[in-house]
Amino acid sequence: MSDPIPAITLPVATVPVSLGDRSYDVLVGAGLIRDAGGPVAAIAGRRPLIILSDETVAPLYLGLLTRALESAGCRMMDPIIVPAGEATKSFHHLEAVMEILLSRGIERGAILVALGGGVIGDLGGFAAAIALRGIDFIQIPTTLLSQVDSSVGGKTGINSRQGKNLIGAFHQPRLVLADISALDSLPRREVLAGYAEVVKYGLIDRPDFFTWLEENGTALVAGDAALRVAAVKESVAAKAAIVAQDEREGGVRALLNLGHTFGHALEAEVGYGGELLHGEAVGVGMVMAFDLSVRLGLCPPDDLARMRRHLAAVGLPTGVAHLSRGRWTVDALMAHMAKDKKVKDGGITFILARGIGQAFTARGIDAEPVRAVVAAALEA
Ligand SMILES: NC(=O)c1ccc[n+]([C@@H]2O[C@H](COP(=O)([O-])OP(=O)(O)OC[C@H]3O[C@@H](n4cnc5c(N)ncnc54)[C@H](O)[C@@H]3O)[C@@H](O)[C@H]2O)c1
Ligand SMILES: O=C(O)C(=O)C[C@@H](O)[C@H](O)[C@H](O)COP(=O)(O)O
Ligand SMILES: [Zn+2]
Repeated sequence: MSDPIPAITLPVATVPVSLGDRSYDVLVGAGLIRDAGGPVAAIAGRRPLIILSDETVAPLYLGLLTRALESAGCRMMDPIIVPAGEATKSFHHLEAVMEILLSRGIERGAILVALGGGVIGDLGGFAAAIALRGIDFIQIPTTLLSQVDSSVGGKTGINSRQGKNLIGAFHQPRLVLADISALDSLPRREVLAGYAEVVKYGLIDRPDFFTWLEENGTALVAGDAALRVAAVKESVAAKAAIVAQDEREGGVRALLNLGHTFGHALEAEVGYGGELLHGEAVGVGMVMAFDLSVRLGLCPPDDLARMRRHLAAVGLPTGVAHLSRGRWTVDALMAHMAKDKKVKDGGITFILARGIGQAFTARGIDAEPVRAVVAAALEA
């Protein structure tokens, strides 16, 4: 079978994540899985590598990556392959991965290589965080979402019946290789879901980037490689700048949760079976956060209209009426939001906006406008 990596030549960008002795580089470019040997071997040397991947990604890229690493002299253990999809971020699959790692007698020098989307990065990163109380891991993200967001910053974890990502650890990777060539095999719906997290950076604090996305988003989603490199690079730089200030979300990092207080509640309500992808939920959640900001008199209605227009223009949902079909209640979604990790002294923390590129954190918001926003999203 021929390799699915086309021969495009684009410069590789390096974005540093500056965290003292936990600093690492994110390399962004085309063909980085094929060329992974050098950068991975520079970290691993002769330490054993175990690739974790899923049943969709492994047939596409596991052979290519394994050959690249073996050619560079890396010591490869047998890979671990788990089912694809959000439901794999569970205790059940974490246990399975841990038992395989331990049954193989791994030592603390072993390095886990997460090859896949955010599910594999979050699950693999968490397994690495707790195996023998912590082994190194490397992220090789293969979805747009994981390249622009989940592979960077060290949030790892699994879901609980009580909600998204409620069990986890901060554990930074040693290296991230974002190969935009891998996005060529990604279904359009998954590209769009990742694009929502790209838009997030513009909405948080990069208004010029948002304007750039308005001009280039459609071509980027359609597959333009140079635009994808530019957007991944800018997104990673935006995230790295925030994470470097606040690794463990004591303050400014909460801005990266724009759209997530609402979005995670929607995901928990619909379940983790793929009806609503994380990025789709975040897109709807960002509309809800801007809607709330407008209702509170904090944000010009034109900015809400503009961001909603852009999400819709690329093809993202901006409400959940098509999923809810009258089944979901405002009370149920409010109950999910009450379990958000940003709850403090029983009060929900919201990420609101004074406009595009002007997000901020707010507490003590009355329930009534929040309920009105949720009710509106269930009808939109
Ligand atoms: N840790 C963080 O900071 C962070 C940030 C954002 C999101 N997340 C988490 O990330 C998860 C979502 O990640 P995701 O959107 O990457 O989902 P995912 O990992 O489920 O990948 C989406 C689908 O695409 C398939 N796939 C992956 N790469 C492919 C490729 N190159 N070609 C074809 N198919 C491919 C996967 O098998 C899967 O079916 C959520 O659990 C979310 O909570 C974490
Ligand atoms: O890195 C962060 O910080 C983020 O909030 C990025 C989010 O896109 C991501 O979905 C994250 O997993 C959400 O974090 P959580 O703490 O709300 O689970
Ligand atoms: Zn997210």
